[in-house]
Amino acid sequence: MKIFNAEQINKWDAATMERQQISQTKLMQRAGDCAAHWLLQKFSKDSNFCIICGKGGNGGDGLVIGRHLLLKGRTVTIILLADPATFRGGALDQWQLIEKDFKKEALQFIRLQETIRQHTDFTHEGLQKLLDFLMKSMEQSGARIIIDSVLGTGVNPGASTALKVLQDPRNKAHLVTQLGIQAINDYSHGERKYRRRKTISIDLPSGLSPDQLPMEPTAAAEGRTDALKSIPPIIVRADYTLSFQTYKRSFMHEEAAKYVGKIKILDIGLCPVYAHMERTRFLAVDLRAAVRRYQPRSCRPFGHKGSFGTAVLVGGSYGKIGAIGLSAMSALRTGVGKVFIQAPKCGYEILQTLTPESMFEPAGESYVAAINPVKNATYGLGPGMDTHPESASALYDFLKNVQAPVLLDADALNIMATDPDKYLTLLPKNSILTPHPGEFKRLFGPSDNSMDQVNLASEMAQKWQLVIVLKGHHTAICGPEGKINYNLTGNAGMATAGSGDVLTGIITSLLAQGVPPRDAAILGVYIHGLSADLYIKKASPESLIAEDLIQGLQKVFRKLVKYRKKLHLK
Ligand SMILES: NC(=O)C1=CN([C@@H]2O[C@H](COP(=O)(O)OP(=O)(O)OC[C@H]3O[C@@H](n4cnc5c(N)ncnc54)[C@H](OP(=O)(O)O)[C@@H]3O)[C@@H](O)[C@H]2O)[C@@H](O)CC1
Ligand SMILES: [K+]
Repeated sequence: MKIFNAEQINKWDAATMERQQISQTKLMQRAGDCAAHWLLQKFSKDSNFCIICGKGGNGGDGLVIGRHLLLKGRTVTIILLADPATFRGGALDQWQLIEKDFKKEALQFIRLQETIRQHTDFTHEGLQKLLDFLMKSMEQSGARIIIDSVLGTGVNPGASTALKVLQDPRNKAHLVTQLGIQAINDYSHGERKYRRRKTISIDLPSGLSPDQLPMEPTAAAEGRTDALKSIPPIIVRADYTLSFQTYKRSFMHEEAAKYVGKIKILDIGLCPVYAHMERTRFLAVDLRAAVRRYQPRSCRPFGHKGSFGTAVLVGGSYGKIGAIGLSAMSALRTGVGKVFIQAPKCGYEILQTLTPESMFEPAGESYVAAINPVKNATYGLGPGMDTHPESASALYDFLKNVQAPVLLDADALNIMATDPDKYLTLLPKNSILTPHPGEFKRLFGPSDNSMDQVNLASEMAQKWQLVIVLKGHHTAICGPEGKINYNLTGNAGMATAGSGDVLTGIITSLLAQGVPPRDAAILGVYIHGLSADLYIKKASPESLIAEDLIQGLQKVFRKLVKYRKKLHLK
């Protein structure tokens, strides 16, 4: 699934209107109706809604939602943060529609205009009164469900810091918008007794940029008045975000994800041709993307074990032998024909017992001291390897002669970090690195935030012509051509010892079976996470251990096969 920036989303909307010959009002109607439909299914009949609307397209969506819910007989209060006279495009049309259909007795409208007019000086006291008024209005609505329709993709994050010049009427309007956001957060999360209240953000949490991470509190606090007391930056903290058509890039990063809550993607029928034609570097790996990269074993019924590749897993050291065993077992469960383990002799009995299907080749006494060539094999190196100088020189000698892409993980990356350029220049094109953020930092240096780190990973992947798998909640797979694929599967249970070793085995196995390197990384990361997701459906994240991820692969492949059939893929 492609991820577009704010400008592209705008163009996508415009392309949809042009191709489908519909007005902005009609498209807004469709978006709002989809959101309302989700709300009606999610929340019980007696739920009481309060919708906070801004003056742009997002506010317009809120008005559509309000009208839809009212037509279904729900209790709705709508708070308008701006004068309807200033509404733009489809929002104005929606306002006129709702005003026509519902008289005062059916609908609670709260216009802030009068209250704002009384506080044109925008002093601290005035703003505080405005905030109190907003809170009181929300309390009076008695709503348990708060719909955040204040700001959408038209947000200009830079504007938040420009609030110093309060004489500018546009800044005053922004300040009111931000009070609205603060009121939503106070109402939903302020006190313990309010915990049952739920905030649903339409398209994205108001105040969050679709493309950038929230500013650091110190920078964002500049120019704020005392009344804006919540910890800057002021962004709605949603329980759910109903994002139209696709994900926003910021959702993939921890610094923004805390505002987003659970994400639901709503298909509002935006033009598929635009999505197909428009180029983007950013993509989300969903089930469809994974399945398209997967060739089931049943497609090659005449294959023998030689047809499905040979994986060589190199690693393990005294006290860390299990790591390479986990990689080997994962490689086998991912379908590779043959597995060799090259590990120190001290692990011989353990590994032969743990995985009798694998072949053992001694690579040293208590740590890896030599890496042997195996014909037509694909190498995955690093789990449990240790960074002993002899292991480092074994790795260096091996890389000097290797021709085909290899996978490097864990201690192989730590060895490389001692002299990155020396090792990076040796790597065959399209080799795969699988660092976690700490390993990445040791190898390529620090970054200010997680988005900058992914950007740096992409830069390095292009520079060195590699696939860099930067592990995280949404692991980013950065390809040599500049694409960044964010993975959507996985959960907190995966933060457990050995989880990375399993990923090494899975990707090496796919690579050995002939899956192209970038695809092997994308598919491997997806199924690794899916295995964890299937596990916690029946158990719990706390109890998940790396072995469960290997066991879970059985069900993972069944799911992929099933979905392939659904897509009619040959
Ligand atoms: N396009 C379509 O056809 C469809 C769009 N759809 C919906 O529209 C949304 C996009 O609509 P949009 O472009 O009107 O932007 P949106 O975020 O609602 O409002 C912008 C307003 O916010 C203000 N403002 C900006 N920055 C600010 C700040 N930092 N702090 C405070 N205020 C700030 C800015 O004020 P200005 O600076 O211009 O005075 C402007 O008035 C999209 O997310 C989706 O929900 C769907 O219905 C599908 C069809
Ligand atoms: K919103």
